[in-house]
Amino acid sequence: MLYLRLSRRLQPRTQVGSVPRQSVHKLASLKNVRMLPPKKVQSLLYPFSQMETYLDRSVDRTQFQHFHPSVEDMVKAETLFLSSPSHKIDYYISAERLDHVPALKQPEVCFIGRSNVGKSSLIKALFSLTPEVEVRVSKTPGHTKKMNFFRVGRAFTVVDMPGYGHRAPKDFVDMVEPYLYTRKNLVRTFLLVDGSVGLQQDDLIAMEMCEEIRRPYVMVVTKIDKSGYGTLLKVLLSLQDVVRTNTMSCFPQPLLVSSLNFWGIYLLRCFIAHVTGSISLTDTSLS
Ligand SMILES: Nc1nc2c(ncn2[C@@H]2O[C@H](COP(=O)(O)OP(=O)(O)OP(=O)(O)O)[C@@H](O)[C@H]2O)c(=O)[nH]1
Ligand SMILES: [Mg+2]
Repeated sequence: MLYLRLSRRLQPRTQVGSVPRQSVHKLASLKNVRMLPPKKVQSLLYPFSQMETYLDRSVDRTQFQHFHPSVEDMVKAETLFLSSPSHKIDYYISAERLDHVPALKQPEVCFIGRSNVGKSSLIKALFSLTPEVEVRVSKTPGHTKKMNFFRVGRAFTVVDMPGYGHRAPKDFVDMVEPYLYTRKNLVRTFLLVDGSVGLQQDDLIAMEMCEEIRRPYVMVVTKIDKSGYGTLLKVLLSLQDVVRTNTMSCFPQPLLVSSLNFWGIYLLRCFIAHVTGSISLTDTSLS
């Protein structure tokens, strides 16, 4: 039983994080984050660290920390998400079919997940240093209806996908599956799961599909600001179990994020910069 692995010290109602809304934009940049008290910096940069103390000693922490870059590496990665005349970040194209999208040389990463899980919001948070890049989010599930491509200079491309499940566009299967199977420059798929509800049947089907495709993918737990530590740890541990027992192509460490208050955004930027070969990490043992 998963509960048994949680420490008695766990306070189920403790919120993972609350940052006043008006100060959120300031958190887009590590420059401002580094001014905050060290404990806060630690949890913004490495969200798992704040939950670690609530885990029973018997739980192996290393599986949650495979990718644990230095702050300097995160600073390096951040510069890629800043638009400049020589490194332009912009919306490129929307497409309903893969054959409508030009082949691109630069590596690509894409974001998939159930409708409303927070795909577009996460991309918006990643690009928050370049607010002129418009990424549309909505409370209504099924909002993103096409594959939306964003170019990050000549470094890489980010693709926001329509969601599956409730109110998903009818042709999700015709649109997204062929992309995942055949897109040559796709280096990583990020499969998002809502941290406040955990893995759903549709997510398990999506994981099965990713396994069948046999391309590397990474689980991302979204909206971690919405639940207490108890719910979140339960979600995280059961996700870990599925990843460990049922997957071959999935990265063993789920990444935790909140697009609302920026938890984990810097780590994800660094992960993307790393997997697209856009930066070299100082610690090369990280993979
Ligand atoms: N509390 C909280 N809400 C979030 C977060 N991320 C997204 N949301 C909210 O979730 C809703 C859906 O967000 P979207 O980013 O549009 O979701 P999506 O996965 O792109 O949805 P589709 O395009 O319909 O597939 C919006 O109301 C967002 O404000 C988060 O980190 N925390
Ligand atoms: Mg969307």
